[in-house]
Parts: sequence; structure tokens; C-alpha cells
Amino acid sequence: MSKELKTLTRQEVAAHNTAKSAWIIVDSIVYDITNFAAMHPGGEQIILEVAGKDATEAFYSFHRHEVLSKYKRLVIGSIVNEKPKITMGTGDLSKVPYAEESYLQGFYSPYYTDSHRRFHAAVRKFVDEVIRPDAVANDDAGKAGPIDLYRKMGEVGHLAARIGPGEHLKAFNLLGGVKAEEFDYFHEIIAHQELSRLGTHGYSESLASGMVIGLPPVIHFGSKQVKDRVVGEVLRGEKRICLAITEPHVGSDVAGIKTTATKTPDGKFYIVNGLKKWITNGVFADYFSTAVRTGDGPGGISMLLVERGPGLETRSIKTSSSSASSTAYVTMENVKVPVENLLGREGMGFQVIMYNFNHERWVMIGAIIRACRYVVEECFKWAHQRKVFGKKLIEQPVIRNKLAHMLTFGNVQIAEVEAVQNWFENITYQMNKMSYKEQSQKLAGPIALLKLQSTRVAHNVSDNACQIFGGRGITKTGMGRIIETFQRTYKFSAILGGSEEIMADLGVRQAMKFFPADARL
Ligand code: HEM
Repeated sequence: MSKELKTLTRQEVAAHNTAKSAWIIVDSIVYDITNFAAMHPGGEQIILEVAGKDATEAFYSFHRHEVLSKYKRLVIGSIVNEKPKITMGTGDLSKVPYAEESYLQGFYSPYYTDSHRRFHAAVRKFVDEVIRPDAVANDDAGKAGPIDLYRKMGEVGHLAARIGPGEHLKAFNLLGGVKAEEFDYFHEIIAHQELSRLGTHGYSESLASGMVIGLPPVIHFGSKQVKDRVVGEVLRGEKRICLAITEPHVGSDVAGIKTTATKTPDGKFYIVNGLKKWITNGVFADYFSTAVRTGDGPGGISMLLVERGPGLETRSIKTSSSSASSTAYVTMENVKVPVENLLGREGMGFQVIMYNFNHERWVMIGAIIRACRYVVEECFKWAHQRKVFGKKLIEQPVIRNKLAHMLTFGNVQIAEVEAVQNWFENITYQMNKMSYKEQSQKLAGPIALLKLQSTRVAHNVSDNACQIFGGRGITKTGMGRIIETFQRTYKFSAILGGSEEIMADLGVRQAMKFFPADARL
């Protein structure tokens, strides 16, 4: 039974100013901390010092707003004729400048329509209500999203949305009432970015990052028989898939993979032997879209859908991210795979892998930009909450300068996060307009360069955010939680899907292809 809340005057609260009866006011709500004080993680004395008083400012100097929702049991009432000023409802848009993409903060956009806004509002609500409540605890505990959460994501078409526009969407009632026909890459990126906004890198990764890169090879290159069996069950969240390309000795240089697939004499199976490393979601995956060697050289690479079974083992790798991402070391020893599970033709593996690389990198760019934006929001809030040397941080020019560096690019006043966002939207628009073939020809270079630029921006954002948060920026719990996670995990995007160095080289090499023969200084 819920307890009855009182309406109290500030004088009434002031009378409860001792350890025997201690009440405090935080944002017009009255908390009875009498029994809690001795258990208070920040210490008994500090909290009793404000007994009987309005402790709003003191509270927000040391705690995230979410602490209050965890301690609702301490609430006994509210101050007469006052209402909370700090309202953060689930699913709400942030009003902090630059905390949302500009189309969500009252600016015009040539790209986003009502359909995108509807989709955004519904995805945000779903993520905040269904996924967010356990995200931090699971990320801390290294626990991946459970299969029933996958199923919920499947039911509302969130998994299908993360694979992008296409026929596969027709089987789902998409969030926001969006029709499969109107769904484009701007819708898709919303589905990815809202997970990035959780601020729990490992846990967010556990929610189907493996599928985002592992399922497209099946959709585009699988035989009808394999597709009919696998695509639906993965998109409904019943089974899970990952992409298995990298090996202990092979990272960005895919041509060097050593895992072999040899046909049995009757031609009915491949026997797969080899090792795969850094396989996101591999720990719990049922399916592995796997790069194997069926011959020599780059033309000897093929893609196979390997299913979990005898001979295939996975173990968790501890990375800087939470173990929730379920990144795996995979051993395949004499794993028997039906030849029907070949994705594309034998020797076509390189094309199958490359086919999805642009999309994968584009997803990663969208995710890291959104994570940067979240960090900027945290810094803005913190700079307004935190007082040092008698002033709010935001009143210190040095802090404004650091914030400016996140929002600006060097001395040129172009917003760093906003700049990459704008280039990103331009590329996304090209993806909506171009055929897949045209995208492959024209966008590999720009996407590579933008990925490089976005992770460099992330580097600067992380660095400045850490300085602004000080010790809290390197503390896992409390005010700096998001910053600590970000500085520990942004490097994933700078390495996975092609390292910054490879991206730089690829970007310039692609531009060279279009360099006119008659151009001279
Ligand atoms: C409803 C009232 C309050 C509740 C439920 C509460 C709860 C908590 C919790 C859960 C933490 C651990 C924070 C974390 O690591 O996430 C904490 C830390 C702390 N609290 Fe409170 N608190 C309350 C009020 C206050 C007030 C009024 C003050 C100061 C006057 C205060 C001062 C602190 C300090 C100094 C810390 C340690 C912060 C740090 O590690 O940097 N608390 N409190």
C-alpha cells in the first residue's frame, strides 16, 4: 500500500533538524533521512548538517538526479504551494543546448520529417522505459541483455530497424507507426543512437551489435533456405548472431585470415578449423557469420554461417568495456557446417565482407557522435551544478573554454560535434538517394574519413570532459559515471571496423580514384 504524502511548510521541516528526527528538502520534496543518515554512502555527518534545511544545491553537487528515484521510499511529502523544478520524465527530450540533434531542439532540417520525429519519440520511450532501468546495473555486473529483452526488442521491430530499410521490415509493426515503405536510413540511425545514449557501452553492445554486422551477410548472400530459417528468428529476438572475422593475428588486414574450411569428400559439409578473436556478442551467439579460407590469397576467402554446436567454443575476453558486451574468443575445431550455409559463392568472401563495411562504419559513426553529444550534455549540466572557489564551474572562463573546445574545432569556430553531425547527415542523405552500388562506389571514402574524424572528435571530447569532471571523470560511480565510461570505451570505435590509420589511408586512396587525369596546379 502506498504511503500518504503530506503537504508541509518549510517551518515544519525546519523543526526536524536533529539526528533523532532529520528531514531535508530537495527540489521541494521532503525526505525523512532519520534512519537513512547512518547508511548514507557519503557519510552521516554531512547529511545531518543539512537536517531541517533546503539541501537542493548540496544534493546536486554530489549526486546524479537518478539517485532520488532510487530512494523514493524516503519521501514523506512536499512543500506547500511548490512544485519540483527539476523534472526529467522518461522519454523526454533534453532541453540542455546541444544535448539533442538540432532538429529536436527547434531548428529546421532538410532531412528529418514528422515520420522521423514520431519514430524518435517512440524509440526513446521504449529505450528509457524498457531498456534503461537495468542498463547501469547490468553494465556494472558485466551482464548482457537477457533473451527476453531481445524478444521485446524484436516484438516492437527495434531489431529489424537496426538492419536498415528493406523487405525484412514488412513483417513488423514498427515503433511510432512508421511504415516499412517510409523507413529510411535516418530512421535506422535513430534506432542505433538511442542505445548509444544509454551511456553503458558494453551493455548497449550486448543488445544486438553482433546482429547489426552479422545478419546482413545472411540477408544479402544467404541461400533462400538459410534466410527463411535464420533471418526471422534473429529479428524476432529468438536467436542471436554475430560476425566472426578478426583473428588473434589478423585485425584490419582481413586478407590474412587463417581459419580454414575444407569440404568433406562427399561435398556436403565444410570442416572449419581456426580461431576468432574480439567477436562482439560471440559469448552468447547462436550463429557466427564467419570468414574462412577455402583457397589461397585474397580470392580464397569465403563466408560461412557457422552454427553453435560440437567443436565450437566461446569464452569471454575482458576488454576496457564491460563484459556485458560478451566479446568472445572463439575456437573452431573440426566444426561441421552444411555447404548450404555458404554466404555467396566460394572465394567471394572479400566482397561479402566489403559489402557491409560502409554500413557498419556508418552505424559506428552515428553511435560515437551520439555518445559524444551525451558527454557534452553531462559536462554542461555539471558545469552548472558544481561550485569551486565560490563560483559555479560554468562561471570559470577556463571551463567555458574547455566546453567550447568540445563544441568547436580548434580556433575555427565550427562546432566539433555539430560539424561531424552535419557531415554525417549529408552522407546519410546520400545513402537514401543512392543505389547500393552507387553507395559502394562513392561513399567508401567519405565514410572512412568521417569515421576517422568522428573518433578524433571523441578523443577531444573525452579529454576535455575528463578535465572538467576531475577525479569524478575517472570514478566509475556517481557524477562522472558517463564520462568515465566514455573515456574507457571511445577507443573501440577508433579501432573496430577499420582503425583510424586504415580509415585515413582508405579515404585518400578512394579520392585518388576520382582524381582527374588533367588536373594540374
Ligand atoms: C535524499 C537524500 C540523499 C540520498 C538518497 C543520498 C544518497 C547518496 C548516494 C546513493 C551516494 C553514493 C553516490 C554514488 O556513488 O552514486 C551519496 C554520496 C554522497 N552524498 Fe548523498 N544522499 C542524499 C543527500 C545528501 C546531502 C544533502 C548531502 C550533502 C549535504 C550529501 C552528500 C553526499 C556526498 C558528499 C557523497 C559522496 C560523493 C562522492 O563520492 O563524490 N548527500 N549519497
